[in-house]
Amino acid sequence: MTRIDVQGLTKRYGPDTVVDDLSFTVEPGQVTGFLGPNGAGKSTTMKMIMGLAAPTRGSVTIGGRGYRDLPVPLTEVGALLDAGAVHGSRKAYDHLLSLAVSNGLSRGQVGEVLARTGLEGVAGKRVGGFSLGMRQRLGIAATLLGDPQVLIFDEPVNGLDPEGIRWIRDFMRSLAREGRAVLVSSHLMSEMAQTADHLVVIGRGRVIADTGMSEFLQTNGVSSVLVRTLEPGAFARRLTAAGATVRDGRESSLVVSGMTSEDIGRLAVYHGVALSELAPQRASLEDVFMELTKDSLEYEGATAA
Ligand SMILES: Nc1ncnc2c1ncn2[C@@H]1O[C@H](COP(=O)(O)OP(=O)(O)OP(=O)(O)O)[C@@H](O)[C@H]1O
Repeated sequence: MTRIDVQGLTKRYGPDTVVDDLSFTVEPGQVTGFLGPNGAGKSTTMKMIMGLAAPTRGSVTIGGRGYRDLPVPLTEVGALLDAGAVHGSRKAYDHLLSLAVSNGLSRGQVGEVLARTGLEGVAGKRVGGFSLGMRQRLGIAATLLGDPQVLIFDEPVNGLDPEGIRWIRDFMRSLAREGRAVLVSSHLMSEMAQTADHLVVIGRGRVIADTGMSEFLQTNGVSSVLVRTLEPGAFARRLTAAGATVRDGRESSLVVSGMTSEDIGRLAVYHGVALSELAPQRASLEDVFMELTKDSLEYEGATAA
């Protein structure tokens, strides 16, 4: 089982510290979402994992070794950092074949990855005529040529239509189910919520959160419960007495926090109060993400201004 281990990773460009003492691991058998606003340092981190940028300090290992020490890197780690980086005049099959040959991999792998990414029918077509979604599939096919245990994708769904997004999401999940370690970056929380098992959130090059996805949703997702009853005043007093915080919602509903919907339901039964509505209110994930990263966004805004 191969994992990525990032330890105290730091990258400076001149006076700017773009990645700042970053430590996290990417475990096998799951999709790790790497989330942060634009400019947070995601791409720079991924480049350092792939040996394309040198850390100022700290280290990255893949299965215990640095990228440059891997004997045949493509068989250990596949990365899609920029799907546009293919000659438009090349045919899909030829592009993959040249990658396979130059890395000492078998030709048979080309057919296999074309089939796996649903590109068999266009293998003989020039990449220049490919849609963005097909280019992404081709980029993913290339990452799989060496059948690596570790996969890295930088913003793979950017610009794709809903069908393309869904395909990529399902594909990432199937790679993780096979026991591979999958690291995928995004600046969209909603996207990660449907794809990732684990979440590493960064802002201004630093880790803001490093947590299981379900844990993250539990802590940050549900902020209150909407309750509707014919006796709001009386039930509000019961709720307050039981330790909840209650405020008036729209159309004489109650907005309750500090108590789960199950406990509110039980309290209503205990006191014989009829409820016509009992609905957990999920703060939008995008709101949670904005809240988490607002310091780095303010910084970004100030820079842009
Ligand atoms: N080669 C470089 N020289 C100088 N600054 C750089 C270089 N590469 C990146 N940066 C700066 O580092 C910061 C982080 O960039 P990076 O691309 O890693 O962020 P990101 O989180 O991937 O964001 P995005 O999604 O916008 O690409 C940005 O402010 C960027 O301008």
